[in-house]
Amino acid sequence: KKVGLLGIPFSKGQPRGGTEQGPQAIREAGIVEKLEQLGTQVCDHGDLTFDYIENDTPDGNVKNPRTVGHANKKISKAVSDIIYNGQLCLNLGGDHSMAMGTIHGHAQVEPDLVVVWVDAHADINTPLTSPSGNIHGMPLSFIVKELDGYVPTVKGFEWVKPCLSVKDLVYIGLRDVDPGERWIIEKFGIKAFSMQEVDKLGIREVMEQALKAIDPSGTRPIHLSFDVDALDPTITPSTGTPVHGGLSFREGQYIMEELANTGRLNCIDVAEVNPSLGNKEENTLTTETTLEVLNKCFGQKRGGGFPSNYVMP
Ligand SMILES: N/C(=N\O)NCCC[NH3+]
Ligand SMILES: [Mn+2]
Ligand SMILES: [Mn+2]
Repeated sequence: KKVGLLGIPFSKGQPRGGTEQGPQAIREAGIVEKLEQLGTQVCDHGDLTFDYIENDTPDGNVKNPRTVGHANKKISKAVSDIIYNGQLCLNLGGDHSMAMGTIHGHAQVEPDLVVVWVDAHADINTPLTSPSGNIHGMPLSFIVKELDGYVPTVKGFEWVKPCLSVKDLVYIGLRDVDPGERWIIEKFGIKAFSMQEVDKLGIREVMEQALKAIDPSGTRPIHLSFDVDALDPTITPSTGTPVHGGLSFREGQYIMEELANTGRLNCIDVAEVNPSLGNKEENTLTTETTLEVLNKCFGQKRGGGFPSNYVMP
């Protein structure tokens, strides 16, 4: 399958500038060359451009509502077009508010999709439970059908159609969950493998149970939303909300290898890379780790491999 690469240089879902430089940092780390080396054809759709709405005052406590709402409407359309054209959509962010648009867009073409959310955070606060009002901590609450009655209308989000059921969502890597989010996870029985479960069960068992929980038939399209802060901050330091005790480099690679093995990965978000945080060395470490984990989604094997036309000398 061809990969459709989409840059989403966006940062208004959170207060720290810099995630708008994420796409460029991941490109400069060689994502296109790496994918082509793996025999994957890449169609680079370039970076989206966003309008910054004038005096975008908060709606309730929700910050930059119109700017984030408009951006995600544009993201949704762009992702729909890429998926519609049969490409595997690889979205380079940008803060995690982008996932409202990427999942919404993917679901317009593949309504039967399931979501694997790899993150230290649940990102399912509603505008009323969010302690910060930063939309990158709320994207899922706007698109989950069962939360429709808990999410007030927010300026700029009138276009959003809830398109995901709680039973089609699974979390891996949680370790910083707000009270409102925990209430939602328990009330709706959302499958969640926090770092406690990762330690208790081991990543192999977590992946087996996670995929079985959301897609027992093994037939549904998968949307991976990967927040790089799911990984331990010692290996991805340049990110806005680092939390100690994250996934190891090996666990991160294993998650992607298992998702690749399904053959049903249709859309991938890479969120919260912030090159403006940390020094040059930390920047390089963050993007190189991200690439090494990500390339396992596209068939890179830790056991090695050779091109189909390889001739033994
Ligand atoms: N990285 C973040 N989400 O994944 N930050 C916001 C979440 C705070 N509850
Ligand atoms: Mn996130
Ligand atoms: Mn996070």
